[in-house]
Amino acid sequence: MTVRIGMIGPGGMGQAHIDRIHSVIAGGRVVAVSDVDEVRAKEVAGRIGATAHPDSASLIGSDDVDAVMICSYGPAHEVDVLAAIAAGKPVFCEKPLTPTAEAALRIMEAEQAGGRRLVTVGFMRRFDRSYRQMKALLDSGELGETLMVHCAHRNPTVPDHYTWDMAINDTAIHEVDTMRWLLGEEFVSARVDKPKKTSLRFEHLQDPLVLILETESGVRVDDEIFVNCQFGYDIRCEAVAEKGTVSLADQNAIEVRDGSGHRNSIARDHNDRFWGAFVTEVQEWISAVSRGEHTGSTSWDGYAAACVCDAGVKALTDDGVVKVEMIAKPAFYA
Ligand SMILES: NC(=O)c1ccc[n+]([C@@H]2O[C@H](COP(=O)([O-])OP(=O)(O)OC[C@H]3O[C@@H](n4cnc5c(N)ncnc54)[C@H](O)[C@@H]3O)[C@@H](O)[C@H]2O)c1
Ligand SMILES: O[C@H]1[C@H](O)[C@@H](O)[C@H](O)[C@@H](O)[C@H]1O
Repeated sequence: MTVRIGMIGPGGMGQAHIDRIHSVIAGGRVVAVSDVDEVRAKEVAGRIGATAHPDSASLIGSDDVDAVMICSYGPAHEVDVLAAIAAGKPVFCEKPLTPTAEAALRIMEAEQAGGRRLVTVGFMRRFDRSYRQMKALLDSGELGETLMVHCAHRNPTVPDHYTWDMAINDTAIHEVDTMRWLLGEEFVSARVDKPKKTSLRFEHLQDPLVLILETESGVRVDDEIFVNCQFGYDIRCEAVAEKGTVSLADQNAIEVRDGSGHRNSIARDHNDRFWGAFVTEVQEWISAVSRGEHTGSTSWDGYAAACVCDAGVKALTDDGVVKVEMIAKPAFYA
């Protein structure tokens, strides 16, 4: 069976997903697209031989669409995820599920009322080979208990529409989810350190910043967020355990030695750095949909990450340590 996918918001991320679905991923085809930018929807639809819908409601309700992918921007996700749940269709929603926990809670409630897990959140780092190897080693217990994790998330630059809170709920959310998964526990508090700001980008951003999180068992995670670092898409992670440390290695495939020296390349963006993770993530989702199963991060993961980000955003405006507020995990997501 070919899963017929409706794509909402085929911008940068959406078109990258379309390209991999149509080139290297098996079992799926994007047959419908919609976008608030109708010109873009028509252009993408024409290029891939899909139907352009005037709005997301028409796409989600179409009998030609088996499953929905949402790649619009964060604040627009909730309404379309709820519509997909109401239509009983599996939905892959790019991160963040929603920019606030309150909105994610509404999604969880609707999904539970429907009685079936339909929502997968696009937290692709869980599918990255190097993070998976790091998790396998930590889970083996060989290094003892994990005590601290040092992360860095650097982007060359961000667009004009990137708002101050996105440093937490759009960027740091990757580490929030990956660390919940890596450590297998929830965060209980957040704090933000605000170093000297870069002069090379927008005044309204606190850039860089360091988000400091603590888990239930006391593991301390620090996450440097520097979204205008100029030089590349640089993702770092080092876990410090009782008997050793494990870090992500440099991700480049080749090294060059010549008259100018010894060097390797630095990834430019998420597609470059996490290409393999995206392919595995979307392939597993399409395969699961065709079997009538759920895979990947759940609405609970989207909600839990949003709760931590809400605390992080509050810590960015009010100084000090902010408690993470979270409901108990419903049995539906156990
Ligand atoms: N996993 C990752 O590493 C990763 C990387 C980039 C983006 N993302 C996520 O993907 C999503 C899209 O990001 P992007 O970089 O592709 O942005 P983008 O601006 O390139 O594309 C967004 C598209 O959505 C459309 N859109 C906006 N509101 C809409 C609405 N209400 N209904 C339909 N279409 C709408 C826009 O017109 C645009 O075509 C965001 O949620 C972002 O956080 C994830
Ligand atoms: O939406 C993007 C995307 O999630 C990238 O992976 C991240 O590095 C950026 O900071 C964020 O703005």
